[in-house]
Amino acid sequence: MSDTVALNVNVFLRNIVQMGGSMLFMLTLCWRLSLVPFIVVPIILVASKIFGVYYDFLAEKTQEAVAHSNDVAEEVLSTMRTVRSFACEEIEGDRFYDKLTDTLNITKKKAFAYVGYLWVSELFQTVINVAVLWYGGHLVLSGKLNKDLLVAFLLYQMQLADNIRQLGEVWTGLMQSVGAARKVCEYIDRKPDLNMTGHYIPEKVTGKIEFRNVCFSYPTRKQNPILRNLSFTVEPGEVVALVGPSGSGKSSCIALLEHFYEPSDGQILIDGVPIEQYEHHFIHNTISLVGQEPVLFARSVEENVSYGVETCTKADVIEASKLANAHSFIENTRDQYDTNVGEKGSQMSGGQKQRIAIARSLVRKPAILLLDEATSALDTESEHLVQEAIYKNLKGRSVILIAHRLSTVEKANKIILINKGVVEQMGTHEELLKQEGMYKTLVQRQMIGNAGDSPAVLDAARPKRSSATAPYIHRGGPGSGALSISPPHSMAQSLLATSFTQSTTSMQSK
Ligand SMILES: Nc1ncnc2c1ncn2[C@@H]1O[C@H](COP(=O)(O)OP(=O)(O)OP(=O)(O)O)[C@@H](O)[C@H]1O
Repeated sequence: MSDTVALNVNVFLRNIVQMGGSMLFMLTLCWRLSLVPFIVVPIILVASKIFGVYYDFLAEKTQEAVAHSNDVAEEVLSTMRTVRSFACEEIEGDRFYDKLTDTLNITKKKAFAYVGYLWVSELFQTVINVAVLWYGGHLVLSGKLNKDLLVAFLLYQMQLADNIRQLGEVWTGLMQSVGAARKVCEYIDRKPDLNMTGHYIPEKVTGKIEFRNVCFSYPTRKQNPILRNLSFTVEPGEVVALVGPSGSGKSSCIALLEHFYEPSDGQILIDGVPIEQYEHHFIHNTISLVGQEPVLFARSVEENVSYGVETCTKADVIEASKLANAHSFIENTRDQYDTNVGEKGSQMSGGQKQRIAIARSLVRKPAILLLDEATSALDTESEHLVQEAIYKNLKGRSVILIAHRLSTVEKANKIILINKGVVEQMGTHEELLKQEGMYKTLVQRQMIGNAGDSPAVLDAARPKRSSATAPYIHRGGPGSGALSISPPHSMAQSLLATSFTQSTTSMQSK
C-alpha cells in the first residue's frame, strides 16, 4: 500500500499538471476544436469511476480468497500429524486447491475487467482523434484554423491522451491498494467489545475471589447459557477445586476470571473490586493461568519460563522450574535451559510442556493461580511432586484448579461441583462424601473401578484417606519416593480411574 501510494501519487500529480497544461494550450490554439476532447474526457472519467468501484470490490474479494486459502494451509500444516493419522492428505490438498481456484477465478475477473476498461478508454481516445481530425480538417478547409496550428493541436492532443492513459493506470493501482488495505484498516480501527479501561492498581492483592450471581453465554452462541446465577467465594490462600461433568462450565469460569470474556449478568470480584476495574497488565500479573493445552513459544526453555517478566533472573527461572518438577528433565537435555522447545513446544512431550508452563506461571509469584487440568499429562508420581510443590510454595496464595483425577481434587480446601452451569454441591472431600449427590456417586464410581468393581471397597476405604485419594499408588511418606502398587488393580481399572470427568459423563448418561 505504502509503495503503491508513494509511486502513484507522484505519477498522478505529474499527469494532472501535464493534462492541465495541454488543455490550456489547446484552448488558446483553438477553443472550438478543444470542445471535442473536452466533451469526451468526462465520459472517460465516468467510465474510470465505474471501473474503479468494481476493481476495488474485486481487490477486496481477492484478499478474502487469499486469506481463506492461507487459513487452510496454516491449519493443515499446524495439524499435520492429525491429517496424516487420518490419511486425509489428499482431501486437505483438494480443499486447498479449491480455495486457490476461487482466488484464480477472482483474479481472472479482475484481468477481464482491466482489459474491458483499457478497451473502452482506448476506444474513446480513438473516437477523440477521429473527431478532432474530422472537425479540425473542416475548420482548416473553411479557413477558421491555420493548418500549422492543427498539427500543434494534434501534438497536444496526443499528450493529453497519454496523460489520460497513465491516470487510468494510477487509478487501477490505487483501487487495488484501497481494496487490499480495507480489511487491514477495519482490523486496526476495530474497538474491542471487552472493557479494558480499568486503571485500578492496589498495593497488595490478598487473592479473595467472588463469583456473584454470574450468568454467561459465549458471544458466538448467545442463546446458549453456559453459567446460570453461579455464585461462590474463594478465600485468600484457599485451594478450591472445580469439578463436574464435561461441558458443565468449569473452564468458562476460568476464562471469565482471566477477563477473556465478560459475564452477561452478575459480577466477578477480586478483593471486593470488579475484575474489569483492574489495570489490564496488573490483573494478568496477579492471576496466572496454566491451561489445558499450554502453548510454548519457539524459543529456549529459559525464555519460555521468563516470558513477560522483565526482571526475571536465571536463578528465578531455575527455582520456578524446580517447583514445577521440570528442572531435572531440563538439566538432562543437551543445551539445558537454552534448549529450543520448537514451534508451539513441538519438541517437548505433553508432560514436559505442562511442567514448563507451570514454571512460567510460578515464576510470576501470582496471588491467584488457575490450573485448568494443568497436570493431566503427567504421570501420577510427577503430578504428586508438582502438587506438593504448589501446595507448599503457594501458601497464602489462592488456587483454583480443575482436575479429572480424584487424587488431585480431594486435597483441596473446598470442592465445588458445577453441573449445567450452576453450583450443585460445595464442601470438603469428606463433607461431600457424607452427602447423597453427584460427588459421592463419582467417587464411588472411580473407586469401584479401582477395586475390582466391589462397592464394599468404598466403605472400607473411607477412613483411610490416603488410600482413597491415591487408589493405585501408595507412597512411603513425603519425599521418600518409595512406591508400591496395590493388588489387585488391573491396568484397565487404573486407566478407568484416572478420568474423573469421564466417569461423570458416563454416570450422567445413565
Ligand atoms: N469459545 C467458545 N465458544 C462457544 N461455546 C463454547 C466455547 N468454549 C466452550 N464452549 C461451550 O461452553 C460449554 C462449557 O464449556 P467448558 O469448557 O467451560 O466446560 P468444562 O466444564 O470445562 O468441560 P471439560 O471438563 O470437558 O473441559 C460447552 O458446552 C462448550 O461447548
